[in-house]
Amino acid sequence: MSKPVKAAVFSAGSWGTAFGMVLADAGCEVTLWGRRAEVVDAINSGRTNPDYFPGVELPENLRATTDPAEAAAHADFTVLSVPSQTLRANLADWAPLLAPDTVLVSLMKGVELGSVMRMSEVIEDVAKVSRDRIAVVSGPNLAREIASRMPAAAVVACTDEAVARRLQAACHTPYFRPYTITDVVGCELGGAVKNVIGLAVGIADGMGLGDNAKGSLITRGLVETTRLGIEMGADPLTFSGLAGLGDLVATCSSPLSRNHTFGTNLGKGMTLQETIAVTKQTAEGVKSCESVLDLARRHGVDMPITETVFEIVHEGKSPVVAVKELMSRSAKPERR
Ligand SMILES: NC(=O)c1ccc[n+]([C@@H]2O[C@H](COP(=O)([O-])OP(=O)(O)OC[C@H]3O[C@@H](n4cnc5c(N)ncnc54)[C@H](O)[C@@H]3O)[C@@H](O)[C@H]2O)c1
Ligand SMILES: O=P(O)(O)OC[C@H](O)CO
Repeated sequence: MSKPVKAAVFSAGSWGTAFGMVLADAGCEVTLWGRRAEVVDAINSGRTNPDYFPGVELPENLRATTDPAEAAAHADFTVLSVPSQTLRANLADWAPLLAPDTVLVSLMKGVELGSVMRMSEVIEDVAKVSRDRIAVVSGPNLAREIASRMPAAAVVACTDEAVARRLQAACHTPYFRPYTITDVVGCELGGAVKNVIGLAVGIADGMGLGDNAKGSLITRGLVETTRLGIEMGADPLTFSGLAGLGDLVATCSSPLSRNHTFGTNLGKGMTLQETIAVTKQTAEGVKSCESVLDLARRHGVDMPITETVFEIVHEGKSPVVAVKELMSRSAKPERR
């Protein structure tokens, strides 16, 4: 009999816990690293993560620890699911503990502030592993729905297709259907920019601007994501796939999306501080609107929706003024 695949998941937040369940349901032996002893104890003794999914029973082959060395030991896959802006510091602590041939898997959807690195680039930089040992999982994957074992598809990206196929097999369950892809750049950009567009759609929803505005923002948001992607060497077709359009539609339609909800609160007139105060989990677009805009400027790409979100979130621009400005931009053909 072959040995079960071992996976370490850092950390026991919303997506880390839900993806850990997926791996366990697919037959892996999963160790979840959590920062807080009470969460780890609840997972091990009560088989639930009370902070994120109270009432959801976790599989027996998923256990938790506060010891990163214990989590990392002998892992075939080391899955990283922390806020994008803390990854560098977290991984610097964990890198010496990684199993020698482990594949590092990013679940994160963000771009690092300052360096404008994608998460797989941060992983390569900090853990000093080659690109063919770094994979990305992305797509329309609202953690709460996945934890309820509701059906979803995803993409598993790695420049080495054989590695992507191994990860695909390790996370394929009756409710989670992963496809492989080798366009890591496109997958990561799709995920990071959709959070910014999710904020924009949330703002429009909060203002009561209607479904035509939503459809327009999703479509034009995808256009500007694709424009940046092409400049960065991504395959434009990736953006009409699960990591692009698929994720945008889920995020922009769902009250479960933290980015969408964050934007809705802003659109209803809450201040940034009030909105941050009622947001319990990571809404990546709040910081990534700045790094994505920075990335766009460095590549000479026009991203008017991203720029507008940045101005509303970080410069206090009124959403009403922002909508007027976006609508009065100079007329142009659709495909330019
Ligand atoms: N939640 C989802 O539905 C979902 C789905 C797909 C992708 N993602 C992406 O997954 C990533 C993680 O998001 P999440 O939803 O799990 O967020 P979360 O806020 O639910 O969990 C983040 C986790 O990181 C931990 N954490 C926070 N700051 C830390 C620090 N400084 N050091 C170490 N650990 C720290 C928290 O304790 C928590 O366990 C994000 O990039 C997000 O975009 C989320
Ligand atoms: O809750 P959000 O806005 O971070 O979105 C979660 C996932 O990325 C949806 O695929």
